[in-house]
Amino acid sequence: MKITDIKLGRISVPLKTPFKTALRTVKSVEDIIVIIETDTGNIGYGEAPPTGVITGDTTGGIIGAIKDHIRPSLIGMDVENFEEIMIRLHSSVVKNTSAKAAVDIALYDLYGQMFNAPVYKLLGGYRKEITTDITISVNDPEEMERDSINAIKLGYETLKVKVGKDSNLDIKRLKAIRNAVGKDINIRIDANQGWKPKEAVYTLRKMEDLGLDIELVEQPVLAHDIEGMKLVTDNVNIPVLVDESVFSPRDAMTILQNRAADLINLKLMKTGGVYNALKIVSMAEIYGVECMIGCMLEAKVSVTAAVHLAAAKKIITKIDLDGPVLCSEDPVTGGAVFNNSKITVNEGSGFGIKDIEGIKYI
Ligand SMILES: C[C@H](N)C(=O)N[C@@H](CCC(=O)O)C(=O)O
Ligand SMILES: [Mg+2]
Repeated sequence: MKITDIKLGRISVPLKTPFKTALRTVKSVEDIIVIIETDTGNIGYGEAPPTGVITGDTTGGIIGAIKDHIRPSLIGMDVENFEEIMIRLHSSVVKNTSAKAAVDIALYDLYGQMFNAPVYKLLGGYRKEITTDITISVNDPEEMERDSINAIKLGYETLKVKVGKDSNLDIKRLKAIRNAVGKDINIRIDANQGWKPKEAVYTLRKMEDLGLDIELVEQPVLAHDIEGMKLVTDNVNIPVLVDESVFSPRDAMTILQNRAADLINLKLMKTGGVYNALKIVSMAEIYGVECMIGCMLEAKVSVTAAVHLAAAKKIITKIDLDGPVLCSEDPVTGGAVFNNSKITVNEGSGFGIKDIEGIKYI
């Protein structure tokens, strides 16, 4: 199965409501689609979002990295030579993890097709169904309370509440939400780097004292502040999960060796795809550190790849793959099946993606 071409396109999907975090506000998913063609007629699909504030990757950057660096080094290669393809992909350009992820996903799609098997089975096949949380955007407490109640009405049992814009107001936000949803709903919070280390310790201890029952806190401090992350981890009882601090397997090793966090959030757009995410999974298994699998604002192609990884691996115990359900429409035929919080893998070969509507080819 030889790679004959790598084509690029764009999709635009409006969100149901604006997505707001301490880092940004977004109204639509604006992603790059990768289509890898082969001499057997098999097609592999990939996707990447330009999440500049987190990955540094912009639309132009993703297109340039693939067109000028990745594409020329992969054309003509045989998908059977998978390890060599992955080495070339990751050495063709440094950083640019979203561009690499989009191509890696399309290659794993082809890899599964080559064995006529769904990717999750090739990676471990631990389960077929997973349950995602849903994001509650950071707004005033009343609006977040309403959004939380609406999410519960749809059957979500875990809320991922965005905080990090004002720690005193964050405490009010969480009080309002816990009061409204009762004690049986699982609440995790994500500060998206918004707090200073001591502010994080103060705020989280206050939440503990108030009995707000927070499952975990995600990325309380700046991405590069590993010492600050460790200070928080060592001084609060709420488990700390790193997100923006871990892109590469090397980043994960630093966190694990320093015990700077309790949990790791894997995202294909940070690792550069499934190949490197698997390395972090193995490290986490060795250290006995559970992982979350997350996504950026992504549609169903790339999130389906994350679903397969989560379905394959037992150490991935927390799921934040709500990108497709935040979208007002689904342009993708095939792939994982999203029924609000319940996500099921499609048993088709590869990632089971059949078609993507509305691609504007570049
Ligand atoms: C969409 C997901 N629930 C999420 O919150 N992902 C990111 C932010 C993604 C973005 O800004 O596109 C996270 O910080 O966990
Ligand atoms: Mg996060």
